[in-house]
Amino acid sequence: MQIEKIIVRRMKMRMKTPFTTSFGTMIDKHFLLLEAIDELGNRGWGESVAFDAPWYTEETVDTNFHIIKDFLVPILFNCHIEHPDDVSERFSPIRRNNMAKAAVEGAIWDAYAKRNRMTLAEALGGKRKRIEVGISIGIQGSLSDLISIVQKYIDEGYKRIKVKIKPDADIEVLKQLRKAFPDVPLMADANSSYSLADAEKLKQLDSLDLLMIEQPLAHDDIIDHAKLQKMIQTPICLDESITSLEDARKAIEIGSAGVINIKIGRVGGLTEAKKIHDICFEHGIPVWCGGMLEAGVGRAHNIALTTLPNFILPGDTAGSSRYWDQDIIQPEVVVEDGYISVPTAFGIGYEPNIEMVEKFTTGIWQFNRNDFIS
Ligand SMILES: O=C(O)CCC(=O)C1=CC=C[C@@H](O)[C@@H]1C(=O)O
Ligand SMILES: [Mg+2]
Repeated sequence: MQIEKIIVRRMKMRMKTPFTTSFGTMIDKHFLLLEAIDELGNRGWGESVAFDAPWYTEETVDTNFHIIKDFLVPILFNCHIEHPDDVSERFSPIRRNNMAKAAVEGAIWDAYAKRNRMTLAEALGGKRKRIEVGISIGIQGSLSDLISIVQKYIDEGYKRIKVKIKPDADIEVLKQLRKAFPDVPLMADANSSYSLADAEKLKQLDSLDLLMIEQPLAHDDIIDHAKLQKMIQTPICLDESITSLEDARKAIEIGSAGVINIKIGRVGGLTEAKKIHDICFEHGIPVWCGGMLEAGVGRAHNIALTTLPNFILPGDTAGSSRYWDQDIIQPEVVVEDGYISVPTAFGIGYEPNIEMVEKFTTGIWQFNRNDFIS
């Protein structure tokens, strides 16, 4: 398989409701949308999940653009690909920049699956026909707003509720939520806002029957998480700390996590995501698929990944209508009774809605192999 052309679009989409975390509020989602076209004309789509500011990881939309244009595209045009697994190998001389790599690799996985007339889920080895999903709720203005929004999503069928916590809004909020929803599978994401000095406070979570606490400690830590996991019963789920198979191996070895959240962009692509899935499976660590407020293309990749067997816990892959008035794919992603049906069309299984893609495009760049071969 030879990639002949890459099209990169810079996109801006207004979120239906702003998403607030301890870092700030996102009103518009900025991202890159990629198309990779092979020598037979198969078109694969990928989405970069980096945000416009480096608060979740060090990458941004603009650093992704720089890395893709100046490093990844030239590498790609100068190599032959037998299988998408080759891509991460070719990109390995470039340190980190995982979201940039994942966006390109994702487009190639889609083109590869289409070329071989299979779904992306099949290409990855996934078997599930539908995936169970939960929802991640941003920080709300008041407890009553939070309770009513949780109720709304439970009514829509979501199987698991994730809320954000931070040091000045945590135990009491969760206690009230637990009181309002005694039986709901509930978890909290701290996005690294605590340190080991908060262990006594975090122990209080144990009485709330949470599914897990996500990334309580530093974004690049596994040592303190292992210490904390010995002090609390609530399973720790690592998100930011796991950027590669090696990170997962070490975290499992020292007992830093009972659960791992796999985000394709954070770990550098579907090939690495699958490897992390596999090592977790071998060690009895359940995984789930995290979200980055993706538009339809990124969401489709998450759905395909979630068909693998160790995605036991509901992920953050909600329906398109939770984020957008209109998504960039057709049909849109729909959640029914807490499940998304895995699409059966080849590749990512959803068609880009070109009218919407064009509507949200703020810049477009085209790279042709002929201009790059050395
Ligand atoms: O895509 C979704 O719906 C999940 C969004 C979500 O919870 C997150 C996205 C990005 C950064 C964080 O705020 C958070 C997370 O850490 O998982
Ligand atoms: Mg998280």
